[in-house]
Amino acid sequence: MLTASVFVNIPVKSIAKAYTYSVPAELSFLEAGWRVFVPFGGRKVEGFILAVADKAETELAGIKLKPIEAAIDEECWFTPAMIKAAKWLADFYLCSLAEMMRLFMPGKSGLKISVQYEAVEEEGGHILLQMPMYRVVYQYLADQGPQGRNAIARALPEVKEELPSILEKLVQYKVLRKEYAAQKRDNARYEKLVVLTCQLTGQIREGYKRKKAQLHLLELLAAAPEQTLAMADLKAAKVSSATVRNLAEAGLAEIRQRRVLRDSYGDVQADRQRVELTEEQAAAVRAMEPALSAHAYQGFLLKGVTGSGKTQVYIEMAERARRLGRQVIVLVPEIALTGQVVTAFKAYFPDDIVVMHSRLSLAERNDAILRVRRGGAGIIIGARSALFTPAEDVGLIIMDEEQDMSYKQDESPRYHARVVAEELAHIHGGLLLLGSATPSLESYHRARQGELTLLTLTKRIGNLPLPLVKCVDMRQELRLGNRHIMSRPLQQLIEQTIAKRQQLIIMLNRRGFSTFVMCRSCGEVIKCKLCGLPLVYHQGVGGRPGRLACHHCDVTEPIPDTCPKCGSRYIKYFGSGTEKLEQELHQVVPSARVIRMDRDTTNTKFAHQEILARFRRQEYDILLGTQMVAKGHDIPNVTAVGIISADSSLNLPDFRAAERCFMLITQTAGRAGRHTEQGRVIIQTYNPEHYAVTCGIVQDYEGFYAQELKLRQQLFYPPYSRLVKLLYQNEDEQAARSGAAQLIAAFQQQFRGDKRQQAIGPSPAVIARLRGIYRFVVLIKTADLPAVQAFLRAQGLHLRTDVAIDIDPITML
Ligand SMILES: Nc1ncnc2c1ncn2[C@@H]1O[C@H](COP(=O)(O)OP(=O)(O)OP(=O)(O)O)[C@@H](O)[C@H]1O
Ligand SMILES: [Zn+2]
Ligand SMILES: [Zn+2]
Repeated sequence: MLTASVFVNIPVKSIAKAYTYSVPAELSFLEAGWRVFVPFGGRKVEGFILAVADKAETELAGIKLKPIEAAIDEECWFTPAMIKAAKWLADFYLCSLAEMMRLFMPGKSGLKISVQYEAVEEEGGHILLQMPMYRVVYQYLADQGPQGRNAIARALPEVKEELPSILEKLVQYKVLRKEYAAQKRDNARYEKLVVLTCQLTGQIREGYKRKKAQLHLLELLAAAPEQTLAMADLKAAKVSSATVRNLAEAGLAEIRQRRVLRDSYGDVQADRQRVELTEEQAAAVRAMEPALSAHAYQGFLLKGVTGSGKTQVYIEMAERARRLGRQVIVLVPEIALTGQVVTAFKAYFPDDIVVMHSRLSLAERNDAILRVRRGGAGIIIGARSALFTPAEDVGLIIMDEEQDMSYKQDESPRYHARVVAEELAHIHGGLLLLGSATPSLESYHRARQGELTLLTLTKRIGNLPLPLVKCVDMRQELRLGNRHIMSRPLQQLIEQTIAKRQQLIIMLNRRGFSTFVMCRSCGEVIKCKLCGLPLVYHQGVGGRPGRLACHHCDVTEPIPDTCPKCGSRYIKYFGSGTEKLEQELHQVVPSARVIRMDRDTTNTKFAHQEILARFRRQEYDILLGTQMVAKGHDIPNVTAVGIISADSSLNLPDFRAAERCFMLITQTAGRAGRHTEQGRVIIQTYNPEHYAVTCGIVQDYEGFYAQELKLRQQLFYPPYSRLVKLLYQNEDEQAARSGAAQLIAAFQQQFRGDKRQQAIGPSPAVIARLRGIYRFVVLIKTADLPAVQAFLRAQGLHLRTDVAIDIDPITML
């Protein structure tokens, strides 16, 4: 008998294992990778087939297997590579296989599950129904038959608020029954076609002499390729739908449907410029070429200063991969950057690209997947989720701005795109290409150790010098009486640049702003008296004033009114938003035309692209925004950049604070002066002496790297260790804390005396209490991650719902 081992798509840890089902004869074509409907716990759910086996009846004696009910798709969904990757990732990140497999399909489920409520008749006299609100809901369902919650809410607006709890109660007391209906999501788009189904003879023409409109359509169809026209095009040709219907009724034409695959970035067009590779670019390509045809994994790190033409190297490599018939994935860190990369690639591969990111609708993503599956496109560009596009033979995975934080998913499953990309490249026997002007310390360290092959581009295209960066000490500004967000030198730079009809980018670093308290007079940040880490601001609850807390030492103190160092009253400065800065810009430089790009102005699908396009067309002088304006943009007329509070991120209690600050300065400054003249940059800071700032100003990656690496070694932080963050959550504070403490005790027992296995905590999380749940953190530093993963599994942590496991956490908060 055919049996299948099926993983159900329910990410509940306690049931996270494969179940065996029988495969009915009519579904004997099923194999590993198909998505199917299976009965599970009285419901019909989605399952993934992991393996199919032919078992002897004797083997199954006494076991009663439920049969698979149906296949969800017309074809197998998961390729062997996808299953392999999902298994590896589930192991590595200690999460359930279902969670990982879900990543490989848009929308987390191939099914639309709808819940309907049905009145159970005999129970009409239940005591609950004496309450009017309960009665109303019951009566409505008894009259109307089964309905979904939204439909009930629409019909009975008077109970809307309480509806969820009413329904729950009624189900609990069996007055109502809950019914699950599962349906395949089908948001396919079809187009209507008109097809000529006869020979257009003289006789027919004669017969239609009087019916001008129909004859006209007959002629159009006869002349069309494959004698077929799209209904949509007929409107433009002034053919009415009645005319079409008449011909169809006469049997001369037919109306058919055809599936259309949406192409979300189909309108992007780009001209191809002839580009002669620079010597450095050519050398990089030459170094990688052999690996592509070798069909074996190899990893590269392309370190090229801002504006050195890394994108062109990506394109050349993609071209070579496509020539070998292999697929390419291009990752960009932010949706804001997809447009620019898509445009660059479109010039070379006009019809070979799909775009994948979370702002696209489910239907658009489904269509993109189908285009890749059917071989209609071989280059997938997008944010981290693009990695999970079903592709048969990925020859090349490019990760632009590989150091970027947004490559880490900050909700479960907490994967890092770099880890996934590397594993996929291994599985496919492909090439991994990490690119950046400021590689993460981890990647650069690996390159220096020989784990990645290092390629460098040291010069800007056209040999333009890197921008000239000046630093403004904001403490000095306050002393000179300037209480604005913007310093005088920055105001001057704005005026001068606009006078030359050139453009500026101004970046306001928001990171860290909401967490620390700083004195604007002397730059002092309030720190913990015990350990020296910046104290974290906690909002007051119920009218009580906020407090400052140390997350290492678990102590809190009130917020001071004056600076403990210099006595100034200019304390409690939590920074300001882009909106406020925009107002100030209008005051200070009234003639400047300002466009803002931040979370508020970019919540629609193409908002980023529109803002950037308008700025590029020079409808504005200044692009003002948060971190999202810092990276990757290549806008010719931008010759100046201003960075507000470049160093605010230095005050985060996070070992990567300096790295982020340095990278932000280097990246943002790198937007200026990429095409015609040397760029000018002003950095506003309270920490002009900090090495992250001094190295950032002269774009000295090596200098920064050397200093930072030393610190990391001393403190046993990555790249010398790997981290695992465990978040214990419980309604009971003591239970949360002691759970964490027990783990630490077990850890110390296991790794006794091993200095390279450390467990720190338990300490309260930055949000120490969320919706009534207490949260405690354990931080593990390890030189042997596999040993820690094994330990955590042995402790059963991967099955616990009250502990969130974060391998390689990206923030310490
Ligand atoms: N060989 C070349 N000849 C002429 N122009 C080139 C060449 N290679 C790249 N360019 C152009 O140089 C500019 C900068 O290139 P690109 O945007 O790829 O830099 P980058 O290295 O990605 O920089 P960043 O790290 O700042 O994103 C682009 O406008 C690009 O079209
Ligand atoms: Zn002070
Ligand atoms: Zn402390």
